Formats: sequence, C-alpha cells, structure tokens
Amino acid sequence: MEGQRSRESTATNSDHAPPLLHTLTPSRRTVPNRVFAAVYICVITALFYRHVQTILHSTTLISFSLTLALFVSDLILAFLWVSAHSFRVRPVYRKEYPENIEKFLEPSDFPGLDIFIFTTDPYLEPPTRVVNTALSVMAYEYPTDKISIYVSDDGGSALSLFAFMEAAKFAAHWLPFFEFFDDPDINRCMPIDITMLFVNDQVLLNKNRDRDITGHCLPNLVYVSRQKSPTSPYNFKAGALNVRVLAAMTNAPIILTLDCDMYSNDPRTPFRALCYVLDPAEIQNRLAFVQFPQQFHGLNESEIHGSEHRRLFKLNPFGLDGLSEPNYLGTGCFIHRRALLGDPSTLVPPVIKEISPAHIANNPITAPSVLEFAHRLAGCHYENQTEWGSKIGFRYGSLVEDFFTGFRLQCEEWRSIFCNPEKAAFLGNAPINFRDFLGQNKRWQIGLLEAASS
Ligand SMILES: O=c1ccn([C@@H]2O[C@H](COP(=O)(O)OP(=O)(O)O[C@H]3O[C@H](CO)[C@@H](O)[C@H](O)[C@H]3O)[C@@H](O)[C@H]2O)c(=O)[nH]1
Ligand SMILES: [Mn+2]
Repeated sequence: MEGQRSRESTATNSDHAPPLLHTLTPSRRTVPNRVFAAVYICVITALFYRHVQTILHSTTLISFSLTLALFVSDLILAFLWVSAHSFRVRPVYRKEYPENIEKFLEPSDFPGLDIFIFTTDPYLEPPTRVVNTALSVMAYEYPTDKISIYVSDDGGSALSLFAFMEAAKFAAHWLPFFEFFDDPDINRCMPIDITMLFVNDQVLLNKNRDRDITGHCLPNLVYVSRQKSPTSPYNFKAGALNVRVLAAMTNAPIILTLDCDMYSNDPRTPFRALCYVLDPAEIQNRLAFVQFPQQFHGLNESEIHGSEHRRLFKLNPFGLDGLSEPNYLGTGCFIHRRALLGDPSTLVPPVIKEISPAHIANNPITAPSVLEFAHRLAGCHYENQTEWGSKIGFRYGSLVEDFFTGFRLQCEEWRSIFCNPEKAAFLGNAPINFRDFLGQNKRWQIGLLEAASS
C-alpha cells in the first residue's frame, strides 16, 4: 500500500535515513485465507448454477417456489459470508516506535492536542469516574502547554462541574507525583470528596495562569455545557461532538475524543499516534484518524454476554486496516481536525474564520472576547442554516454517530489506521448486566439501520 513502510525497511534504516516511526506486517494467514475464499467462491457459483437450473426446469408451482426460496436463502448466506470474509483478505499488524518521535521533531514543534471528554448523566456516569478520565489524560507525557482538555457535560450537572473544580485543585498536587506510581490501576482509584455547589465558571485551569506545586504549568481544563432548546435538534453525542468551543479557544490540529467511561492507561499514547499523524507519507495518503481499540477492565470470568465485543473492537479492525478503512469507534481516536471540514481536496469553509484549520488561537482562553465567542458557539441556534452535521463535522442522522461519521469520511476518500499497542492505550467500562447489554445493542442496531437508510 502506498505510503506504508514494510518491516523489511527496519533492516535498511541507516543513520542518514529519517527515523523509523512505524512498520506494517501483513498477516501470515493472508494467502491461506485468499485460497480458501477462491475455493469457496467456486463452490458457491456451482451451487447457484444448480439452483438456476432447477428453477428453470421445475414443472410444478410448488417445486418452483421451494427452489426459489432456497436460492434466495443461499444468496443471503453468500452475502453474509462475503461481508465477513472481507475482514480476512488483508489483515495487517502495525508497530510504532514512539521513542523515535523526538528524533523526528523537537518537542516544541509538536502539534497541539485538544482532548474532548463526554458525559451526560451524573447518576449513570459518576463524576469521580469522569474526573479520573480527565486526570489520566492530564498526565500524558506530552508538552503540557500543547494539551487542552474540554469536558462536554450534556447533563449540565452542577455536581459534575463542582467535581471538576475540585479536580483542578487536586491536579496541581497530584500530577507532579504521577511518574512515581507504577501501579496501572492508580488512574481509577483516586478518592475525591464531592459536595454540591453551583458555580458558573467555564475555564477551570489555564496553562498561562495555573501551575502545579512544583511550578510547572498545567494543561488547560475547560468545562462546556451546550445550550439545549425544545425547538432545536439535540443530536445526542454527535451534537456534543460538534460543539466548536475547542476550535475557538485553542484550535489544535489534532483532536482526541474520549468517552467518560474510558481512561488513559498509557501516558505515552500521544507519541504513538504522532508516529502516524506526523509521517509525511501518511499525510499524503489522506490520513484522517488513528483509532485505538476499545478494551475493558473489570469484566469477570463469568461474563457471558460478550460485552467486550472483541470481534467488533479488536479483530475486525485488523482486517479493515489492511484495506485502509478501520471504523471510527467513538472513543480512543486521534482525529485530524482538517478531515472534519470537507474532503482531502476541497475545504468546506466553516462559516467563521476562527474555526477554520488555518486560524491560530493566540488569545488567552480567559480573554472576554474568546469566552463570549465560545458561549455563542455552544448555543443551540448556531448550526441553523449551516452544513454542520451534513457535510462538515461529525455527521447527524444516526444513533451510532461514530460509525456513520467514519464511514462518511471514508466515502470522501479519507483513510484511517488502527493502532493496537501491547499495553492497552485506553481501558473502559462495558455493560455488566443483561439489561444494559440489550439496551446498548438495540441502540447500535437502530443506529446502523439509520445509517443504512440515510
Ligand atoms: O446525548 C448524549 C449521549 C451520550 N453522550 C456520551 O457519549 C458517550 C458514549 O455513550 P454510552 O452511553 O457510553 O454508549 P456506549 O454504547 O457505551 O458507547 C459506544 O457507542 C456509542 C455510539 O452509540 C459511541 O458514541 C461510543 O463512543 C461507543 O463507546 C458517553 O461518554 C456519554 O456521556 C453524550 O455526550 N451525549
Ligand atoms: Mn460506554
């Protein structure tokens, strides 16, 4: 595939060559899989030939209808087989070399990273968990002044806001000591005492103002709760994803989207994503996003519902990666902001220049003009008469906005990459009872039908 370096390139990497950022190895099962597919297609063709012959020579109406019904059933089974086997035509495995990133680019030249965390219901998604997710990404080993964290609270909960105000204070004490903890569980077992209080302030940490107890700067931390109105469509998570506050405030070229029930398990994950995002060959190959698998913790051995969805979240993406088209899974995904603004050759102007990719957000995020503008963008009428949700941004019209948006980007000839490091980059919560499992699957199936009929 164009732009991808094979494993052999490791051997030829000399001192003068650019540092090796990643390798790609096709699966050893590719050839047997293809031979199997060829044999299977021959058998299916013979079966169809026989069906057609029988239909043409049937003498009674009953035999005609029976053979026709069998033929239609076999057609459906063949379609299912073709769609399942396409994942096995070219599975590939990737490896990144994040340790080479600093040889490739000075840390001061690393791109900005806007991290977007979503929450809706403080009772179903306890604020301590959402706070833990935010703290886990604040601890990224990435230049702090390049990171901005935005928390989107669709529940507009005072409790969540207060939890984040406490978290902002806690971060100043905790982040300097993060590196001393070896225990990977540390991210999810931090007790934070929460009491109810309502304060209407959005910027909780400002990198130009706030320091940790050792004097180092802290990343920006911004709480966003978009306006809702009975007369404007709400569009669920896709609507939250399209809140352009982050573009107006920091406008980083890379966005990481993260569900509140999924925390970072490896502080070096951004470097892994940079191995692809900064590679000129991948940029030329129209890279839109780098997706990490959804992996879960806390599932016990008697978990019988298959909530982990290993095929969906881990096995199928290997197959799709070989075809340059792994799906967007909604969380744990680094996206080029440019990919959300039209196809690779045509930039669709996003109405106001402050949220176009070329805009450099120089003003401090607490400047009154920036805050006022951010409020306007979080308003529910901003999108009226614009192309947000149809041609630009995350796409509306399906409950599985992640799959739908990724699919539409791929239709626009953007490409994607699946990155599956040995140490899980993110760990999340899967439904652990049958009712939640059914609810989630029902939502997904309806969303897929909406996407198919759009
Ligand atoms: O109106 C809404 C509804 C949901 N969310 C957030 O979206 C995320 C995902 O919702 P969840 O209820 O956890 O759905 P899951 O089925 O667990 O999520 C999977 O499926 C969703 C699509 O249905 C994707 O958006 C997710 O990324 C993917 O992990 C959570 O952080 C929610 O807080 C919002 O921000 N606004
Ligand atoms: Mn979830």
